[in-house]
Amino acid sequence: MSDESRPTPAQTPVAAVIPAAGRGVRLGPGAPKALRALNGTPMLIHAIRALAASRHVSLVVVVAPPDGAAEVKSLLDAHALPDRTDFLVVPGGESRQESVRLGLDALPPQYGIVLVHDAARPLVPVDTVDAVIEAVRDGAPAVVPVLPLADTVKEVEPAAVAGDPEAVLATPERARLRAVQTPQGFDRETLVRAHETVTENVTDDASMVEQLGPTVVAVPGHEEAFKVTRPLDLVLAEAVLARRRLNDGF
Ligand SMILES: Nc1ccn([C@@H]2O[C@H](COP(=O)(O)OP(=O)(O)OP(=O)(O)O)[C@@H](O)[C@H]2O)c(=O)n1
Ligand SMILES: C[C@](O)(CO)[C@H](O)COP(=O)(O)O
Repeated sequence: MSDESRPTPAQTPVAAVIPAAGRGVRLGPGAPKALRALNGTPMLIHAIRALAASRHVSLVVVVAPPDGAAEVKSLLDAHALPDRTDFLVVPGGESRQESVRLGLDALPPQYGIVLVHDAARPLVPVDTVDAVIEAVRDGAPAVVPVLPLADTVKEVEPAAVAGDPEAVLATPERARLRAVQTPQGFDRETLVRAHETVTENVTDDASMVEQLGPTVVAVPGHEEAFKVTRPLDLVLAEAVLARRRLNDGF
């Protein structure tokens, strides 16, 4: 592409990839986590609406459970979603990393900025989504929303058997630690290169970029962008939705 025809950062189209192919083992038995209901609506639909609430996001690629793409397509058809957003559904893989890569493979060429957002973080506020996009548009190759930690953290020698006592090795300085959330935002070329280069299994995309070298930028995250991981998180998510409904006055 010549420099004249290349879009400026403010014009670069933004796509979101939503990995939703996990089982949700820590949540307990049942349907794949992303398809479980929060106040009657699948978690995945909440997550899609949260990303599509940003006027900058024009495509959402949903990475469905490997044998669940048809079910996810039906869900999308059955729920109201913004008209200005396009949707694609692709089957996912064995790990989160593989699922994200399969989502990236499906992206049309014009999308120069990519957000990766866990379906398991269904309640992220639109201001957090937009803050991540803005930081990428300002030139950061990779951006993560983060929160300071509420607890003091200990480094331990992991026990051979879960639940056994463990020796404490160190207490990292809490002021320098952050808990990382999604959506994580990327210059597309940087993210694709990270997925092509890093072969070890990691839990988030930004850590792959860290391994390549470019500086990852952290912006303030939000308490409501928490990940639904364990059963108590479902209770919290439904309480947040109930409070939002009260605040919205219906
Ligand atoms: N093979 C996988 C594994 C995870 N994910 C997605 O990655 C996000 C974050 O993963 P996590 O919360 O750890 O979900 P699960 O892997 O489903 O949870 P668990 O480890 O409890 O099974 C979720 O939206 C999940 O659907 C995915 O798309 N493909
Ligand atoms: C990407 C992520 O949401 C960052 O917090 C998270 O690492 C993915 O899930 P996991 O629970 O760590 O497997």
